[in-house]
This record gives sequence, structure tokens and C-alpha cells, in this order.
Amino acid sequence: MIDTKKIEKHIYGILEALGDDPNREGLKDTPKRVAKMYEEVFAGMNYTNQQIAEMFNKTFEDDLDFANQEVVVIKDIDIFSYCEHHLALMYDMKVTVAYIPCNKVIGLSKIARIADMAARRLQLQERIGTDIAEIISLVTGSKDIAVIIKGKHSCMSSRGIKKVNSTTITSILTGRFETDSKLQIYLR
Ligand SMILES: Nc1nc2c(ncn2[C@@H]2O[C@H](COP(=O)(O)OP(=O)(O)OP(=O)(O)O)[C@@H](O)[C@H]2O)c(=O)[nH]1
Ligand SMILES: [Zn+2]
Repeated sequence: MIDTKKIEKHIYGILEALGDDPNREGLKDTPKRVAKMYEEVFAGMNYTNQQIAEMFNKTFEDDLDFANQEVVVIKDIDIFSYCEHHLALMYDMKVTVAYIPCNKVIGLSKIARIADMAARRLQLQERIGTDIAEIISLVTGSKDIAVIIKGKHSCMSSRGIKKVNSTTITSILTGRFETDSKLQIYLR
């Protein structure tokens, strides 16, 4: 589990290292606030993909008529994450998740919850996609999954190369999404 006391101690040290006074009025609660924020934004670090799959394992399988849809797609799920290289925010991120059910469907909100939890880690955009695909596969048993992510990286926009308008797109296509180009219309 995330060690908030340890985070507080180190944030206090960073404030000192920046040459500021961690005990001044404006900063005195900052280590505690940052620890609380990290607990929230890195909540996914407390769990493995398998545990996240168990947490959101809400499926419906009693009616094969609805459980054999050609495809289920949720578009534009907003997430935030933090890049593991700079601890910098990834923002304006939108995830599209699609899968072809094999005899069971997952509760729609659980797809958004899975995307949210996979993002709440120190991440790479690419790995957010593979994590989501793995968890959806564990829950639904489907081998036909697509995860497209569009997003901006503050480590590229507010520092370094400073390309404010650049957007990164990553895509994981497994099973029929990889081989059947007609399915790709759902991902646009
Ligand atoms: N593939 C990938 N790279 C990322 C992601 N987030 C940040 N990066 C990159 O990680 C790389 C780290 O490169 P380094 O050369 O070690 O770090 P740096 O000196 O701060 O690099 P610059 O950003 O080019 O100034 C940079 O190119 C970042 O743009 C991500 O989600 N996926
Ligand atoms: Zn970065």
C-alpha cells in the first residue's frame, strides 16, 4: 500500500532542496496534501491487473442474444495519468475501448472504471493501453480487444521540447481487431 508518511517526509525534503522554507504558512501542509493527492492519483499502484479484474468483475451472461453482440465500444473515456520518466501529468487523454463479447458482456461503467484505475499509476501511454486490454480480457474472456488512447504529455508541452499542441495516439489491437479491417470503423 502507498506509504503516505514516507511521501510526506520526502516532499518536505524536496521543498527544502528547492531552497524554500517547508515550515512557512503556505507550505506547512503541502507535504500532507501531496501525499493525499498521490494516494488518490496513484491508487492503481495498490493493485495488480488481476486484482483490478476481480474488483470490476460485473458481467452478464444469461442471455446469449445480447451477449453475442458483434462489438461493444465505449469512446472518449477521460483519464489522467503521470509519466514514469518525469512524474509529469498526462492530460486531455481520451480512451476508446472495444471488445467482441464471447458469451458474456461486462457492465459498461466497469470499462470506464478499469481505464481509470489502469491510468492511476506511474505509466507510459503505451502501457496504459496494454494494461486496459489485459484487464478487459481477464474479465470478459474475449481475445478480440482494441484500446486506442489519445493524449498530451506535460513533459512534452510545458518543459523540454515544449510542443504544446502535439498529441500522442497509441493503439492496441488484438484478435479480430487486428485482422478484420471492417471493425476499424468503430474505432474512428
Ligand atoms: N514512449 C513513451 N515515452 C514517453 C512517455 N512519457 C514520456 N516519454 C518520453 O520519455 C523520454 C525520456 O527521455 P530522457 O532523454 O531520458 O529524458 P529527458 O532528458 O528529460 O528528455 P526530453 O523530454 O527530450 O528533454 C522522453 O523522450 C519523453 O518524451 C510515454 O508515455 N511513452
Ligand atoms: Zn515525461
